Amino acid sequence: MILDDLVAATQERTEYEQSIVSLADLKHAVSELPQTNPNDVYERFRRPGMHVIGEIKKASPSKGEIVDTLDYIGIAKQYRTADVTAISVLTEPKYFQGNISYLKEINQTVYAVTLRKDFIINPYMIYQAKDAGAKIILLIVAILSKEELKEYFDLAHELGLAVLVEAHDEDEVATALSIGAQMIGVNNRNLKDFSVSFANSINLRKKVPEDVIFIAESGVKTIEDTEKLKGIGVNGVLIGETLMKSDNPIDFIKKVQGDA
Ligand SMILES: O=P(O)(O)OC[C@@H](O)[C@@H](O)c1c[nH]c2ccccc12
Repeated sequence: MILDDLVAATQERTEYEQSIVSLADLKHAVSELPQTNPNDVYERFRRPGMHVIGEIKKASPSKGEIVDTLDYIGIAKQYRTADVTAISVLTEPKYFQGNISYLKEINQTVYAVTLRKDFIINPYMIYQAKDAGAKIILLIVAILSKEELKEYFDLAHELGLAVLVEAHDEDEVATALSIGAQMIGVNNRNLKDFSVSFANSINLRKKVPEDVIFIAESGVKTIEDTEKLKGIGVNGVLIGETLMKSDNPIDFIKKVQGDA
């Protein structure tokens, strides 16, 4: 199964990375960074309207290569111009051709709230996210025990990072809520067969209290899609491929936000 491969590859990668920069050194670097407050991020997403998280990714396991070359700075600037609520940057190298250096460089060049999109399975990766300047991390319920999920969620908050907790079904939503998640992302893509169905968001929206931010992830192709999601009360959408392939991502984002 793809998720197992991703976790195994991530484990191997972070072991290697820790042999280059130790956790102690990384913690030290992070301790010198300015403090941030995760509530600032949550508040942004609680503002009325349809929020867009624009994603930057070169490839994915379901689609293969999405773009030939990844002008991540140029794309980040466009997303910024469109006033996205956050920019999601894939940092997983093997299957998504991402890199944590893209995240870091974007944060040094473009004033934006960024999310580290990866398969976070240890504290080291959370410190890395902070070090790279991210304000949000993704935690995927399906790849963590409940104890790990809680531990990493609390660590992120301690470091001033907000958390988008990804859940795929009712049980995972219940787990996310039980650890106190304030922002839940429901993936419309089934990670077993890659099929996309908005039914997942539609069904699960009802299971998430109004005051918990609800983000619909994956498979958004058209304004009709986002209107439909808006109709069921989602607070935001996370869009990758469609924006990466769009000739005019700014215009598309504006339309989703309802500003154009
Ligand atoms: O490109 P799409 O279909 O718009 O999907 C974006 C995003 O939801 C997807 O990349 C994603 C959702 N959850 C993830 C977890 C890990 C990596 C990637 C993802």
